[in-house]
Amino acid sequence: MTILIDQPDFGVEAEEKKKIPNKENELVLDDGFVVPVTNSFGHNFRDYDAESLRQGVVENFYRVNHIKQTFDFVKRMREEYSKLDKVEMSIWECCELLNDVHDESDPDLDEPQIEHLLQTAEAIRKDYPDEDWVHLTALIHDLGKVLLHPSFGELPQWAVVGDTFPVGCAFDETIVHHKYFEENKDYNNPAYNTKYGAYSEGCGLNNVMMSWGHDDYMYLVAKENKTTLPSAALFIVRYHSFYALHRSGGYKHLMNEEDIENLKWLQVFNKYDLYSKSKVRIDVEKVKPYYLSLIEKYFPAKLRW
Ligand SMILES: O[C@H]1[C@H](O)[C@@H](O)[C@H](O)[C@@H](O)[C@H]1O
Ligand SMILES: [Fe+2]
Ligand SMILES: [Fe+2]
Repeated sequence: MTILIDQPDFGVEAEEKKKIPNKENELVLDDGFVVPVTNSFGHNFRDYDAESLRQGVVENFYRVNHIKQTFDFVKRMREEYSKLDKVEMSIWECCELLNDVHDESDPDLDEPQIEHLLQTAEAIRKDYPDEDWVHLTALIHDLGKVLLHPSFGELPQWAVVGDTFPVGCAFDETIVHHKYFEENKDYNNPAYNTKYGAYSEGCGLNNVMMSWGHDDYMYLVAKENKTTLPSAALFIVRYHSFYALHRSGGYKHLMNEEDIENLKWLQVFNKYDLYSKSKVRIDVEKVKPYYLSLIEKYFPAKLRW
Protein backbone atom coordinates (compact mmCIF):
# COMPACT_ATOMS: atom_id res chain seq x y z
CA MET A 1 0.00 0.00 0.00
CA THR A 2 1.33 3.45 -0.89
CA ILE A 3 1.43 5.87 2.04
CA LEU A 4 0.19 9.37 1.25
CA ILE A 5 2.00 12.38 2.62
CA ASP A 6 1.73 16.14 2.11
CA GLN A 7 3.12 17.85 -0.94
CA PRO A 8 6.71 18.92 -0.34
CA ASP A 9 7.08 22.39 1.09
CA PHE A 10 10.13 24.17 -0.27
CA GLY A 11 9.66 27.04 2.16
CA VAL A 12 8.27 30.53 1.75
CA GLU A 13 11.25 31.57 -0.30
CA ALA A 14 10.55 29.09 -3.08
CA GLU A 15 6.86 29.98 -3.10
CA GLU A 16 7.68 33.67 -3.35
CA LYS A 17 9.97 32.98 -6.27
CA LYS A 18 7.25 31.12 -8.12
CA LYS A 19 5.07 34.23 -8.04
CA ILE A 20 7.78 36.40 -9.59
CA PRO A 21 8.93 34.29 -12.49
CA ASN A 22 11.08 36.86 -14.20
CA LYS A 23 13.23 37.89 -11.30
CA GLU A 24 16.71 38.42 -12.70
CA ASN A 25 18.37 35.20 -11.55
CA GLU A 26 15.87 32.57 -12.46
CA LEU A 27 14.10 30.98 -15.35
CA VAL A 28 10.71 29.28 -15.12
CA LEU A 29 10.06 26.23 -17.28
CA ASP A 30 6.59 25.29 -18.47
CA ASP A 31 5.88 22.80 -15.69
CA GLY A 32 6.47 25.53 -13.11
CA PHE A 33 9.85 24.30 -11.95
CA VAL A 34 12.00 27.24 -10.92
CA VAL A 35 15.52 26.86 -12.21
CA PRO A 36 18.06 28.76 -10.13
CA VAL A 37 20.77 30.32 -12.25
CA THR A 38 23.53 29.93 -9.67
CA ASN A 39 24.52 26.95 -7.54
CA SER A 40 25.25 27.04 -3.80
CA PHE A 41 28.79 28.26 -4.53
CA GLY A 42 27.55 31.26 -6.53
CA HIS A 43 28.62 29.83 -9.91
CA ASN A 44 26.56 28.75 -12.89
CA PHE A 45 25.51 25.10 -12.78
CA ARG A 46 27.91 22.73 -14.53
CA ASP A 47 30.51 25.42 -15.01
CA TYR A 48 33.65 23.30 -15.39
CA ASP A 49 35.91 26.30 -15.94
CA ALA A 50 34.93 28.55 -13.02
CA GLU A 51 37.99 29.61 -11.03
CA SER A 52 37.76 27.86 -7.67
CA LEU A 53 39.48 25.32 -5.49
CA ARG A 54 36.78 22.83 -6.28
CA GLN A 55 37.31 23.32 -10.01
CA GLY A 56 40.86 21.94 -9.70
CA VAL A 57 39.63 18.79 -7.99
CA VAL A 58 36.88 18.30 -10.59
CA GLU A 59 39.23 18.83 -13.55
CA ASN A 60 41.75 16.39 -12.15
CA PHE A 61 38.94 13.90 -11.68
CA TYR A 62 38.01 14.15 -15.40
CA ARG A 63 41.63 13.93 -16.51
CA VAL A 64 42.05 10.53 -14.85
CA ASN A 65 38.53 9.39 -15.79
CA HIS A 66 39.06 10.17 -19.49
CA ILE A 67 42.42 8.42 -19.60
CA LYS A 68 41.37 5.24 -17.81
CA GLN A 69 37.86 4.51 -19.08
CA THR A 70 38.65 2.27 -22.05
CA PHE A 71 36.59 -0.34 -23.88
CA ASP A 72 38.50 -3.19 -22.18
CA PHE A 73 38.18 -1.68 -18.73
CA VAL A 74 34.41 -1.28 -19.09
CA LYS A 75 34.01 -4.85 -20.31
CA ARG A 76 35.86 -6.20 -17.28
CA MET A 77 33.88 -4.09 -14.82
CA ARG A 78 30.51 -5.07 -16.31
CA GLU A 79 31.45 -8.73 -16.04
CA GLU A 80 32.63 -8.42 -12.46
CA TYR A 81 29.75 -6.33 -11.14
CA SER A 82 26.93 -8.11 -12.94
CA LYS A 83 27.65 -11.06 -10.63
CA LEU A 84 25.89 -9.11 -7.86
CA ASP A 85 27.73 -11.12 -5.24
CA LYS A 86 29.01 -8.28 -3.06
CA VAL A 87 26.27 -7.45 -0.54
CA GLU A 88 22.63 -8.17 0.28
CA MET A 89 20.58 -5.21 1.46
CA SER A 90 17.41 -3.19 0.96
CA ILE A 91 17.11 -0.01 -1.09
CA TRP A 92 16.77 2.10 2.05
CA GLU A 93 19.84 0.54 3.66
CA CYS A 94 21.74 1.55 0.56
CA CYS A 95 20.47 5.15 0.81
CA GLU A 96 21.90 5.27 4.33
CA LEU A 97 25.21 3.74 3.28
CA LEU A 98 25.58 6.47 0.71
CA ASN A 99 26.02 9.04 3.42
CA ASP A 100 29.59 7.87 3.88
CA VAL A 101 30.60 8.53 0.29
CA HIS A 102 31.76 11.70 -1.32
CA ASP A 103 31.60 12.71 -5.04
CA GLU A 104 34.65 14.55 -6.37
CA SER A 105 33.24 15.11 -9.84
CA ASP A 106 30.42 17.44 -8.94
CA PRO A 107 30.98 21.20 -9.10
CA ASP A 108 27.49 21.91 -7.73
CA LEU A 109 27.12 19.80 -4.64
CA ASP A 110 28.86 19.17 -1.35
CA GLU A 111 25.87 17.96 0.68
CA PRO A 112 25.58 14.33 1.82
CA GLN A 113 24.34 12.12 -1.01
CA ILE A 114 21.10 11.18 0.77
CA GLU A 115 20.15 14.87 0.72
CA HIS A 116 20.63 14.97 -3.03
CA LEU A 117 18.46 11.88 -3.52
CA LEU A 118 15.64 13.30 -1.44
CA GLN A 119 15.96 16.81 -2.87
CA THR A 120 15.62 15.40 -6.38
CA ALA A 121 12.73 13.10 -5.48
CA GLU A 122 10.81 15.74 -3.55
CA ALA A 123 11.27 18.36 -6.29
CA ILE A 124 9.93 16.03 -8.99
CA ARG A 125 7.08 14.85 -6.73
CA LYS A 126 5.92 18.43 -6.42
CA ASP A 127 5.48 18.85 -10.18
CA TYR A 128 4.46 15.25 -11.04
CA PRO A 129 2.41 14.19 -7.99
CA ASP A 130 0.71 11.25 -9.72
CA GLU A 131 3.80 9.58 -11.22
CA ASP A 132 4.98 7.70 -8.13
CA TRP A 133 7.44 5.65 -10.22
CA VAL A 134 9.43 8.77 -11.08
CA HIS A 135 9.63 9.77 -7.38
CA LEU A 136 11.22 6.42 -6.63
CA THR A 137 13.44 6.63 -9.71
CA ALA A 138 14.80 9.91 -8.37
CA LEU A 139 15.43 8.36 -4.97
CA ILE A 140 17.47 5.49 -6.40
CA HIS A 141 19.17 7.14 -9.39
CA ASP A 142 22.54 7.70 -7.65
CA LEU A 143 22.61 4.64 -5.39
CA GLY A 144 25.26 3.09 -7.63
CA LYS A 145 27.74 5.41 -5.92
CA VAL A 146 28.00 2.74 -3.20
CA LEU A 147 30.72 1.34 -5.45
CA LEU A 148 32.93 3.83 -3.62
CA HIS A 149 32.21 2.06 -0.34
CA PRO A 150 34.73 -0.41 1.16
CA SER A 151 32.18 -3.26 1.04
CA PHE A 152 32.08 -2.88 -2.77
CA GLY A 153 35.82 -2.91 -3.30
CA GLU A 154 36.15 0.83 -2.72
CA LEU A 155 36.44 1.69 -6.40
CA PRO A 156 38.26 4.94 -7.22
CA GLN A 157 36.21 8.06 -8.03
CA TRP A 158 37.04 7.92 -11.76
CA ALA A 159 35.33 4.50 -11.99
CA VAL A 160 32.13 5.54 -10.23
CA VAL A 161 31.04 9.17 -10.65
CA GLY A 162 31.06 11.95 -13.24
CA ASP A 163 29.41 12.23 -16.64
CA THR A 164 29.34 9.07 -18.73
CA PHE A 165 30.00 8.52 -22.47
CA PRO A 166 30.12 5.59 -24.90
CA VAL A 167 33.37 3.67 -25.25
CA GLY A 168 34.11 1.80 -28.48
CA CYS A 169 33.48 4.80 -30.76
CA ALA A 170 34.75 8.39 -31.07
CA PHE A 171 34.46 10.57 -27.95
CA ASP A 172 32.07 13.45 -28.70
CA GLU A 173 33.57 16.94 -28.56
CA THR A 174 30.90 18.15 -26.15
CA ILE A 175 32.07 15.87 -23.32
CA VAL A 176 33.49 18.00 -20.50
CA HIS A 177 37.29 18.33 -20.54
CA HIS A 178 37.39 16.43 -23.83
CA LYS A 179 41.10 17.15 -24.37
CA TYR A 180 42.13 14.50 -21.82
CA PHE A 181 40.86 11.71 -24.09
CA GLU A 182 43.99 12.18 -26.15
CA GLU A 183 45.76 10.05 -23.57
CA ASN A 184 43.12 7.30 -23.59
CA LYS A 185 44.51 4.19 -25.28
CA ASP A 186 41.37 3.84 -27.45
CA TYR A 187 41.83 7.34 -28.86
CA ASN A 188 44.22 6.19 -31.57
CA ASN A 189 42.69 2.74 -32.11
CA PRO A 190 40.99 2.70 -35.55
CA ALA A 191 38.50 0.05 -34.35
CA TYR A 192 37.17 2.45 -31.73
CA ASN A 193 37.85 6.01 -32.87
CA THR A 194 35.37 6.55 -35.70
CA LYS A 195 31.80 7.88 -35.52
CA TYR A 196 30.35 4.34 -35.33
CA GLY A 197 33.39 2.40 -34.10
CA ALA A 198 32.17 -0.96 -32.79
CA TYR A 199 28.49 -0.02 -33.40
CA SER A 200 26.06 0.64 -36.25
CA GLU A 201 23.36 3.14 -37.18
CA GLY A 202 20.31 2.91 -34.88
CA CYS A 203 21.72 -0.12 -33.02
CA GLY A 204 20.10 1.05 -29.77
CA LEU A 205 21.84 2.29 -26.64
CA ASN A 206 21.32 -1.08 -25.01
CA ASN A 207 24.02 -2.38 -27.36
CA VAL A 208 26.44 0.44 -26.62
CA MET A 209 28.98 0.13 -23.81
CA MET A 210 29.00 3.19 -21.58
CA SER A 211 31.93 4.28 -19.43
CA TRP A 212 31.68 2.35 -16.18
CA GLY A 213 30.11 4.01 -13.16
CA HIS A 214 27.14 4.41 -10.85
CA ASP A 215 24.55 4.65 -13.65
CA ASP A 216 25.13 1.35 -15.39
CA TYR A 217 25.73 -0.45 -12.11
CA MET A 218 22.44 0.71 -10.56
CA TYR A 219 20.66 -0.22 -13.78
CA LEU A 220 22.05 -3.77 -13.49
CA VAL A 221 21.04 -3.99 -9.83
CA ALA A 222 17.48 -2.82 -10.52
CA LYS A 223 17.02 -5.05 -13.55
CA GLU A 224 18.54 -8.22 -12.12
CA ASN A 225 16.58 -7.86 -8.90
CA LYS A 226 13.42 -7.73 -11.03
CA THR A 227 12.11 -4.30 -10.24
CA THR A 228 8.61 -3.59 -11.57
CA LEU A 229 9.53 0.01 -12.43
CA PRO A 230 8.71 0.94 -16.08
CA SER A 231 11.33 0.99 -18.84
CA ALA A 232 11.58 4.81 -18.72
CA ALA A 233 12.73 4.50 -15.09
CA LEU A 234 15.52 2.09 -15.99
CA PHE A 235 16.53 4.36 -18.86
CA ILE A 236 16.75 7.35 -16.51
CA VAL A 237 18.89 5.44 -14.03
CA ARG A 238 21.16 4.12 -16.76
CA TYR A 239 21.75 7.32 -18.74
CA HIS A 240 21.24 10.21 -16.33
CA SER A 241 24.97 11.11 -16.45
CA PHE A 242 25.10 10.91 -20.27
CA TYR A 243 25.06 14.69 -20.76
CA ALA A 244 26.54 14.47 -24.27
CA LEU A 245 23.26 12.81 -25.25
CA HIS A 246 20.51 14.37 -23.16
CA ARG A 247 21.92 17.88 -23.03
CA SER A 248 24.11 18.26 -26.12
CA GLY A 249 22.26 15.98 -28.54
CA GLY A 250 25.30 13.88 -29.49
CA TYR A 251 25.22 10.15 -30.33
CA LYS A 252 21.66 10.31 -31.73
CA HIS A 253 22.80 8.05 -34.59
CA LEU A 254 23.11 5.15 -32.14
CA MET A 255 19.58 5.46 -30.74
CA ASN A 256 16.59 3.30 -31.67
CA GLU A 257 12.85 4.09 -31.43
CA GLU A 258 12.57 3.04 -27.80
CA ASP A 259 15.53 5.22 -26.80
CA ILE A 260 13.92 8.21 -28.49
CA GLU A 261 10.72 7.68 -26.46
CA ASN A 262 12.58 7.21 -23.17
CA LEU A 263 14.79 10.23 -23.75
CA LYS A 264 11.79 12.51 -23.21
CA TRP A 265 11.44 11.39 -19.60
CA LEU A 266 15.19 11.57 -19.05
CA GLN A 267 15.16 15.19 -20.12
CA VAL A 268 12.37 15.98 -17.67
CA PHE A 269 14.22 14.15 -14.92
CA ASN A 270 17.52 15.91 -15.57
CA LYS A 271 16.18 19.33 -14.58
CA TYR A 272 15.31 18.02 -11.13
CA ASP A 273 18.54 16.07 -10.74
CA LEU A 274 20.65 19.11 -11.54
CA TYR A 275 18.78 22.13 -10.28
CA SER A 276 17.42 20.76 -7.02
CA LYS A 277 20.99 20.70 -5.64
CA SER A 278 20.83 23.28 -2.87
CA LYS A 279 21.34 23.94 0.82
CA VAL A 280 17.62 23.47 1.58
CA ARG A 281 17.48 20.35 3.76
CA ILE A 282 14.71 17.75 3.54
CA ASP A 283 13.27 16.31 6.77
CA VAL A 284 14.25 12.66 6.23
CA GLU A 285 12.05 11.21 8.98
CA LYS A 286 9.00 13.00 7.60
CA VAL A 287 9.25 11.67 4.06
CA LYS A 288 10.74 8.26 4.84
CA PRO A 289 7.40 6.38 5.28
CA TYR A 290 6.28 7.48 1.80
CA TYR A 291 9.47 6.32 0.12
CA LEU A 292 9.49 3.05 2.05
CA SER A 293 6.02 2.35 0.69
CA LEU A 294 7.21 2.99 -2.87
CA ILE A 295 10.22 0.74 -2.37
CA GLU A 296 7.88 -2.01 -1.19
CA LYS A 297 5.71 -1.52 -4.27
CA TYR A 298 8.49 -1.73 -6.85
CA PHE A 299 11.34 -3.77 -5.29
CA PRO A 300 11.89 -6.96 -3.29
CA ALA A 301 12.67 -6.45 0.43
CA LYS A 302 16.33 -7.43 -0.03
CA LEU A 303 18.35 -7.00 -3.20
CA ARG A 304 21.56 -8.57 -4.40
CA TRP A 305 24.26 -5.96 -5.04
O1 LIG B 1 29.30 15.06 -11.09
C1 LIG B 1 28.05 14.57 -11.37
C2 LIG B 1 27.63 13.47 -10.44
O2 LIG B 1 28.60 12.48 -10.32
C3 LIG B 1 26.30 12.88 -10.83
O3 LIG B 1 25.85 11.86 -10.00
C4 LIG B 1 26.27 12.46 -12.26
O4 LIG B 1 25.04 11.90 -12.56
C5 LIG B 1 26.61 13.63 -13.14
O5 LIG B 1 26.55 13.32 -14.47
C6 LIG B 1 27.94 14.22 -12.80
O6 LIG B 1 28.16 15.35 -13.56
FE1 LIG C 1 24.41 10.56 -10.88
FE1 LIG D 1 22.02 12.91 -9.13
